[in-house]
Amino acid sequence: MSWLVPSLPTWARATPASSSSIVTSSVPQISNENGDQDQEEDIDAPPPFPLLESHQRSSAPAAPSFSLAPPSPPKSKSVDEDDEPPSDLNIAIVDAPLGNMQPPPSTTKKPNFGIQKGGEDTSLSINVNGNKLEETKKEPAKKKRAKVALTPGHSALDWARLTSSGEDLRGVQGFQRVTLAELKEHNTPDDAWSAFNGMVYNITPYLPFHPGGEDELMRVAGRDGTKLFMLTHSWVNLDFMMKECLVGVLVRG
Ligand code: HEM
Repeated sequence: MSWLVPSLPTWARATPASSSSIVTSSVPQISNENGDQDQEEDIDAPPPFPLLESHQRSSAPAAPSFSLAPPSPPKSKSVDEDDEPPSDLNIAIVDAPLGNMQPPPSTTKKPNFGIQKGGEDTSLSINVNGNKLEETKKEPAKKKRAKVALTPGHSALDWARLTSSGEDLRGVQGFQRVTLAELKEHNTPDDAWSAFNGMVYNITPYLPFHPGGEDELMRVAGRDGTKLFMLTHSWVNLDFMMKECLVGVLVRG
């Protein structure tokens, strides 16, 4: 069914300007170039995970569409027709509403107007009635995951080995009652504590193992990290992963 797409006259095709306007949707910007500024505004602003610019989030305006009439059935050639210049356009562009127009004659195979086979991010799709051809722009999936490359020997499995090795990962004797003021003092990579769900953990040993990176984890050093943790990955079983790093309980005072 190549008679439909490639032979559209230039005036009937969307111009590059108009097609780009399709995708220039106003996706709300959650973060700006300068991450520090965001941090100042909200220290619990989660990292860009999940994707900010997913296709679902974009609220692109409806793409301009134009209608195509069904191809005219093959006619028996007359002498006059032989003299006509060959038309490379076997379709009729219809301005008027389709109204009661019949659907196109059935084809043995359903036409597939998707001209995208990887690479290109534009595709054509046909609506249910088969009367309207719409150009849609698919935004390429932008992956903005903040997973970092961990140094060798710091995989999840390595962390599991370390926590079951019996090595002291708490750095304190006994179960502590930790005040907010005390928690605040432990805010350096060598001595970092953080509170999650009312429990205080020594996060220093976990820093090089954290899939999100040391910097992200250090954002909650010396303070309550529950909100940021839950916003980022509530599915992570912190209690289990960090049980050997448990320092004590967070208390008021
Ligand atoms: C002790 C507390 C934490 C533990 C045990 C922990 C653990 C983990 C684990 C297991 C993953 C991998 C998750 C997955 O692949 O599905 C992960 C990823 C990540 N974590 Fe944490 N995390 C902690 C705290 C934080 C905090 C406070 C932040 C702050 C922003 C953070 C940011 C991230 C990020 C950005 C990723 C990468 C997500 C991705 O793209 O896959 N984590 N963390």
